[in-house]
Amino acid sequence: MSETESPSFESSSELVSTVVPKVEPKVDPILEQKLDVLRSAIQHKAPFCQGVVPLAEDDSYLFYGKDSNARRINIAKASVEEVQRLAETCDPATFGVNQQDVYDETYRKAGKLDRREFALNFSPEQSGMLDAVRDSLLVELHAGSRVGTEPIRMELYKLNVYGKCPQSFFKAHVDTPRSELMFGSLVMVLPITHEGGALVLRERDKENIEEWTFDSSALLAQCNQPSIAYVAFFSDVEHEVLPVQSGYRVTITYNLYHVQQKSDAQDVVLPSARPVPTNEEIFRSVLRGLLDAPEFLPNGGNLLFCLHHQYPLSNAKQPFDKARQALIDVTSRLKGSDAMIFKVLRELSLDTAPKVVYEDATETWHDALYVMCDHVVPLDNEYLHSGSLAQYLVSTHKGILLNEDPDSYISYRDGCDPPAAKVYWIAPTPWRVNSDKATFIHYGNEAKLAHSYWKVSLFVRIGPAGSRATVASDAGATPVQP
Ligand SMILES: O=C(O)CCC(=O)C(=O)O
Ligand SMILES: [Fe+2]
Repeated sequence: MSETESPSFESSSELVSTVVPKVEPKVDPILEQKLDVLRSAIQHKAPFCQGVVPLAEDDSYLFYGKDSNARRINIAKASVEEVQRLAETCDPATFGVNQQDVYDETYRKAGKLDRREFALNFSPEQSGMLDAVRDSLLVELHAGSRVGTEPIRMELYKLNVYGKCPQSFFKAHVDTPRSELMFGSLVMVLPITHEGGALVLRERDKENIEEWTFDSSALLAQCNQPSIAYVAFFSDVEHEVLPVQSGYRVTITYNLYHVQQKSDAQDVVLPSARPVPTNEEIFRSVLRGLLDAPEFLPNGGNLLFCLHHQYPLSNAKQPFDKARQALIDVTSRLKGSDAMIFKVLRELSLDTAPKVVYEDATETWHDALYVMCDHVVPLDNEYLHSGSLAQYLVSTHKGILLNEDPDSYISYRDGCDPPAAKVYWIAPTPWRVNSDKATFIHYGNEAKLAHSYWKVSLFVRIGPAGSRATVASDAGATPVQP
């Protein structure tokens, strides 16, 4: 999200009394070099897929209307007047900001119909589009065959019309997660002539921005028969619709969900269809090489993999064990390279547990603190009563202080001995951690925030040289305490 707002936050200034000397973590350059090799052995796939599907004559009828007099358009041959009438039937599209649906023409200008107001004959399931999306976004190649992930389902969301007059667009946002199972969005662009209106997807970290473009007007112009252009993407990825320059860009959008199922179908190996490149072999061999080397963490240690994607989790206050289970369940829905890392860690019998890491950068007299929890803690400012976020997480949510000398901070304040762990980060830090400033407020396509995207990490325990395994093979992800 490029224009994320921050909630106001007041630091607890009455506690600023003494400057506590910061203990510089000792950096071992040789170990860092080895960890860099492991870091660069993780390759991320683009977070989207796109394509074009020809439209059969019988599938090309769009019905729409707000009363019993629905209209019918053959979208393969629609006249400008017909599309204009469709545009005029639409309501202005709103979007969500700070938990409210707002209409703001500087942020989003488009028309919309809700799903009870339209129907298209074309079926993404029957055309094979949904399978193609699933294979591209969720299936990882493993030793020449596909490893099937859970099935997915789609839910019809909206029809949108982006026109030239007035010029339509939708600025950078992420799609509001509607449940913990939602992972993506599917946009179908109907075969109606338009220019502009490309969808730009963006991933950013502290230093870099990576960008991809889905240009529906160019894709449709190349087709020699009426077709639907589609794009599907992980909905936590920032995206934006550029202004339409001419014609009408008419879209139908769907939300994509995992289907929860408890069966052995999860790891079924399906016949190879379309190889999806992944660097699983490289990652496995680099990690194995490190584990085999006696000089790598000779006494064992902890790695913390900050995952690349974000995952929707409930904002509701719930008992610890339920919140913990919700986080553990995320490991069966990991996307792309995140799924690959988890799989390899388990194969190598390394005790691996999902965690959420919080950054507390609110103290002006101390560097940012990182606290690791084994469940999501909704940050609703309750923690302000505890003095600081870090203190709240440690004292109320069994948080573990990362890479800090316990003598230097919380114990100094509380006279207690906070649980602490040393970890080696396998990711750029600190942008893939959660903070009170970034987590909740965002521009989404809908206001409801029963769920938010959370940055999840994998805490991995490595045994000493010669006996690296920290869990019996196949025991899977068990919660660990450092
Ligand atoms: O039309 C598109 O390509 C994307 C639309 C979108 O981002 C949304 O409706 O949330
Ligand atoms: Fe969107």
